[in-house]
Amino acid sequence: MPHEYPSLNDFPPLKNDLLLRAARGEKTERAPVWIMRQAGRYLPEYREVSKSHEFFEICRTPDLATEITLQPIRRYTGLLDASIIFSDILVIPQAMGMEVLMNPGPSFPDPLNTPADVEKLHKVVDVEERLGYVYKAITQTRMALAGEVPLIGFCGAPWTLFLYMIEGGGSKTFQKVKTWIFKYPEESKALLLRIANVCVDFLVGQVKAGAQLLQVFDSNAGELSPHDFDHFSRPTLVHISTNVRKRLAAEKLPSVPLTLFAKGANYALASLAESAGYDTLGLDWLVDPAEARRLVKGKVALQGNMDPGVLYGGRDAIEGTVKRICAGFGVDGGSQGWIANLGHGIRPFVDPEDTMWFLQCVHKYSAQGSNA
Ligand SMILES: Cc1c2[nH]c(c1CCC(=O)O)Cc1[nH]c(c(CCC(=O)O)c1C)Cc1[nH]c(c(CCC(=O)O)c1C)Cc1[nH]c(c(C)c1CCC(=O)O)C2
Repeated sequence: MPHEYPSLNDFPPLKNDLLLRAARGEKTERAPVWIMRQAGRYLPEYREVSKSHEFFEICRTPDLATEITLQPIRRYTGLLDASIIFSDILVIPQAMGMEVLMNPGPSFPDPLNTPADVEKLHKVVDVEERLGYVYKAITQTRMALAGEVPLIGFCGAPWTLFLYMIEGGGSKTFQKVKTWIFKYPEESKALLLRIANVCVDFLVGQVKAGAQLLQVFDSNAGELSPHDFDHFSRPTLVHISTNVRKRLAAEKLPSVPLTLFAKGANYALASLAESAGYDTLGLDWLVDPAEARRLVKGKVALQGNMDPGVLYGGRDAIEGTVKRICAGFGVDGGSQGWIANLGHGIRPFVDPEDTMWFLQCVHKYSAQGSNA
């Protein structure tokens, strides 16, 4: 489904640019805040839509994806500083020719068992043809947002996608993917690069369609040792940032900020800040904010990092944690280069009122300073 791209001037002007300013490391009057998986199962209005539509059907139907992207923006009017397009990282393996089901976690009926199985993937991936529905949802959502907040586009990182394509779903031992990288390192690197090239096309297409910031999710980075991260993930992450920036410049598209969320790879924070080519690094909750700031030396902005589990602890726990995190990120009558978020996606069964309280606490404590 080829997509008709708008002229970027057709979009309504942006009224709230806190996210984009913080992502570039600038001072903001308070920290912008959004929540990974902010449109999801903790929201009754999302569960209502999922009763009559299967997960990937929603992803592939731009009207439904737009509607769900807007649900948290409507519910938390004036409290969220970003929207993120409703989709999934696993649309890339689908575009490469793999079947992916969601029941309720992801499962691949026919995963890549050995390097010979790579033959089953499409030789050439026409991303616009296969994922044009995401572009359409982005363009529509950008219009529907009317400039209230910026729209984030995203993709999965090659390592995390490779892991799913080989394991065929979640895993405890990662036996299959570890067999690949340690028994077939060259074939692994070749496939990782192939995935990275699809990521580049997909991210550039999302900017063309209207995405205003891009986030790469390397949710399984923590399964690799620092050494193996440097061999199997980092080069593909650098490939993506370098080539996306090149293509955006060559195609005269906006030079949107890039965020990398490499969950569990806090061992690599200093070197990622130094030379991975991202404007912002997302943090999980296993690293202390002050320590993260010390490691990145102001070279990148930071995003995160409240333990999503704190949302189960009620209002006092949330308020106390937000105050502490604001102090850790150096808030003092405003903040600099910090985007408040959780350290991973929000979980099911969180009370949406507690989520609202989290957003309100960030507004309050990141504006006035944590000693107030
Ligand atoms: C690893 C990963 C996936 N998908 C994603 C990641 C990276 C981020 C992370 O680490 O959490 C990214 C993702 N998935 C989804 C979004 C939408 C945008 C948002 O609101 O953040 C985003 C950005 C929707 C979704 N993706 C999924 C749901 C739940 C589907 C449902 O039951 O309706 C949603 C709202 C399903 C999904 N999709 C995936 C898993 C493992 C699962 C099942 C487990 C789970 O639900 O957490 C793969």
